[in-house]
Amino acid sequence: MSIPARYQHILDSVSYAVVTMDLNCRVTYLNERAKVFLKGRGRDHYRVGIEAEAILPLAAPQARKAMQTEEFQRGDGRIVDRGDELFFEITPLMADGVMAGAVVSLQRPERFEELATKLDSHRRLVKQLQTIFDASSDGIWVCDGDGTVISINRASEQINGIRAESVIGRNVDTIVHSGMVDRSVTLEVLRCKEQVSIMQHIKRTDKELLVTGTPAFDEKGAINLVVVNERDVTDLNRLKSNLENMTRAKEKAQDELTGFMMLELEQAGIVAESKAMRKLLTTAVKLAQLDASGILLLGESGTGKSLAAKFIHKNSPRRDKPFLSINCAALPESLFEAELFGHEKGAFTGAAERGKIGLIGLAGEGTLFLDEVGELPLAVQAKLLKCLDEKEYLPVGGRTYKKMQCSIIAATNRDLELMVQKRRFREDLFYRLNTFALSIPPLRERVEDIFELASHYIKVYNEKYGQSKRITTRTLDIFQAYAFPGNVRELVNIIKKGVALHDGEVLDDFFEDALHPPHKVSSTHELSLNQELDRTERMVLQRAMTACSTTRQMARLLGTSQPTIVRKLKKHGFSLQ
Ligand SMILES: Nc1ncnc2c1ncn2[C@@H]1O[C@H](COP(=O)(O)OP(=O)(O)OP(=O)(O)O)[C@@H](O)[C@H]1O
Repeated sequence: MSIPARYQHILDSVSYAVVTMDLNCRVTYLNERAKVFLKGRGRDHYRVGIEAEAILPLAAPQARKAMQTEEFQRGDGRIVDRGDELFFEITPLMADGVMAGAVVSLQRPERFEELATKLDSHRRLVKQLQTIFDASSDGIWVCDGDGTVISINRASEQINGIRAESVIGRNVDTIVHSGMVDRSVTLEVLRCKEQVSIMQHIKRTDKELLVTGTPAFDEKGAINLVVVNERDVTDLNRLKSNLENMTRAKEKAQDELTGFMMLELEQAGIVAESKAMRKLLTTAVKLAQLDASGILLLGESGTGKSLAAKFIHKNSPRRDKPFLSINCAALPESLFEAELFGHEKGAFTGAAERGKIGLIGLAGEGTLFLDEVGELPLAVQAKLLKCLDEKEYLPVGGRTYKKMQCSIIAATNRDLELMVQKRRFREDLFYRLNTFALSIPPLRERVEDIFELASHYIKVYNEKYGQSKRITTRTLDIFQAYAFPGNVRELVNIIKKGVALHDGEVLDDFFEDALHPPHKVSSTHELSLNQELDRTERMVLQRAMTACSTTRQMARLLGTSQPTIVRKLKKHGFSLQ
């Protein structure tokens, strides 16, 4: 059987060598590639009509045998084998449904290997992609550019509670209409031609999904794929709401804690309405419960440092032990050491016969509050530091060291850091005392506290003096406008005076006069400079007396010495109660 010439050029163009034979195994055709192959292998005696075995010693006998089989005669058979250098494939040659011979196609093994390798890596890639597709814990849908589902992965089957077969080949539009999902991100992506994310509720599984659809475009810019990623956020939402519940529970606990603390504060007679004070006292309680050492209370005179120190002691594990307080500004330098550390009998002239236990010893396992610690003499600072470091001290004139067991809380209204810079306070002691600094704001910066303190102390002094005095909002306005240089102490003292001395039941006028004294200057009777100075001095002293209870406090408030204050009070005939 010959091959029509019009097909020969096709067969000559293929990369395979093709040799055909008739039923007697005689060569009927060789394409150009076959001739090149045979020539290259020294078999250039090829020609149509010769025995196929002469040029194809391995393939031809197999073809001869194969043509005897029923399979080949039906046109179904196929033999693939390998010669020395070539792979060959034998298939039946059919003409009008009848076997007319066989076709042997030959190929170099490298070419097969090349194809096989390509096929292999292609298979591996497909397998990898399939594994990734199925292993993803997110659901994945792939749709074509018309919205027809091409595939969905296992996670998506589970999340949606469906079988892949029920959706593959269907359009998402019909899936939405069937009620399987409430909306489709694919339709949105096809409409907007960009990535879209939506929240989806799956009725069947009662799941909340965060669904993102991403379009893929062909070279012409048309969408040819939509890849949809479904993330199950049901658990995430549950976690979120658990977290919110926990936060709410924590806030409630915090409120209860604050409530508990408010009770503590009430019992300690402490008013703390402002956020700043509540925060400060919460920290104070924490430090107290930890029995922390190195608490330094900072704040202007009269802000409540001593009160805070007592509060810390009362909340510490030392609450049942003594709380002792020493005002470092009140003691002469010569007596300070003995007062603090105690002395042995006859340690110095004037020392008690039997000796004396110092405050550190008296405080035992309790708390010693060093008020006005900035006034501590430098010599005593060195000894106190040693005592704090080594937890033992030597009483004045003593030979044996004693154990220090008490905790120290210090307070000051001075700028200790500045004092350190000016070498008036030891740097090492400053750091020793200042591990936890608690700064109490001045009263003028906490208006809420002013109102609360005012009503608290009016109640206290009404009870104490058997009165029923009261104030109106006018007083609150007066208080709010006033700077309270003496802080809470000034407020307490003025209320005490008002309740005790004012005649009327309403105290507004009293406070107005006390805090805004009239500045009357008679025009007919001009005052001399000295008279005017005296008048102002009296006014300043009166106001300081309201704020302070000792001449030392007044001296500090007015920035002068205590003897000057004593002299001036005497000059004006004033006395501090
Ligand atoms: N938050 C408060 N609640 C109730 N009373 C307070 C409060 N703060 C201070 N006080 C009262 O104000 C007065 C002065 O307080 P405290 O002696 O503690 O101040 P301080 O800062 O230690 O003063 P100083 O620096 O002059 O020693 C006291 O009578 C105290 O009870």
